[in-house]
Amino acid sequence: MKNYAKPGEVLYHVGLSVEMLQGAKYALVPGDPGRVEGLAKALDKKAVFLASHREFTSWLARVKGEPVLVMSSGMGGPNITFVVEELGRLGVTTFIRVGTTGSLQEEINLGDVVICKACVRMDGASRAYAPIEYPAVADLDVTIALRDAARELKVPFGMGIGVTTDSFWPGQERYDSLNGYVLRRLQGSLKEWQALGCTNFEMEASTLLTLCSVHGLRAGAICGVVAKRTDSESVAPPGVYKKAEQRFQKVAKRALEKLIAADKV
Ligand SMILES: O=P(O)(O)O[C@H]1O[C@H](CO)[C@@H](O)[C@H]1O
Ligand SMILES: O=c1cc[nH]c(=O)[nH]1
Repeated sequence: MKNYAKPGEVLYHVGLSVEMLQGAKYALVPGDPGRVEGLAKALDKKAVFLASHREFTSWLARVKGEPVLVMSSGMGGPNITFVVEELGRLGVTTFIRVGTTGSLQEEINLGDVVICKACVRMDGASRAYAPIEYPAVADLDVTIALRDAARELKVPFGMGIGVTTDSFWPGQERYDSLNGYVLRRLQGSLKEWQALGCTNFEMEASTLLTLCSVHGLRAGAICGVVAKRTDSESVAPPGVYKKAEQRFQKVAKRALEKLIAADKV
């Protein structure tokens, strides 16, 4: 028996109630609160602001008449556990992470998007929910909807196994940190993930995918490439993000339309 929120109950961290969600079962979850409004309005010009608590900024949009919540997760695994726990209690059943990422393979370029069909669990938060042997795997229907949307829209995309880390610097083998040091056990890790065919580094997807599987919810992830790790450690200038953002916004919207249409059958 799931611990759903009671009528009128405003959940402590996200500051939302069942009534405010108007029955929304789908949520788009970017990391950055500053990206929520633009994403919501790209789905629906009439999207409305709902709440802003801590790192969780929420807007409600409509896609094909269906309410869709757009809410930021903040950065990192611990933050996104609040999203799944509290939105799950409010009745959300499908989560799509939309964010930024660093690509690991030569053929995935700046401004492209990457769809994660699974992730390596280098995060810590998901270990509170499932042993490390348990896979962080995306929902098949959500992933196929994202892939088909990218194909239809002719958006260049990579698809594969992402690597989710708790640290942007040593966890992703970056040396441009405060002390420039990467622990010995992480030195060479970038090359190893590349050799294993992994597609990208980011910081929330494995936690989202693991928790959603554990709770019987659906999840997927699509990210725009803002760093190309075969070339450089650096994050590209803002123009690259803008291109990637336009792409992941339209792919996410088309994927939602597909899921909503399929769920109505
Ligand atoms: O753009 P967002 O969604 O925040 O995602 C990525 O960007 C942040 C690091 O710059 C991390 O949260 C990482 O996962
Ligand atoms: O390289 C990158 C770029 C964005 N987000 C990450 O976590 N890593």
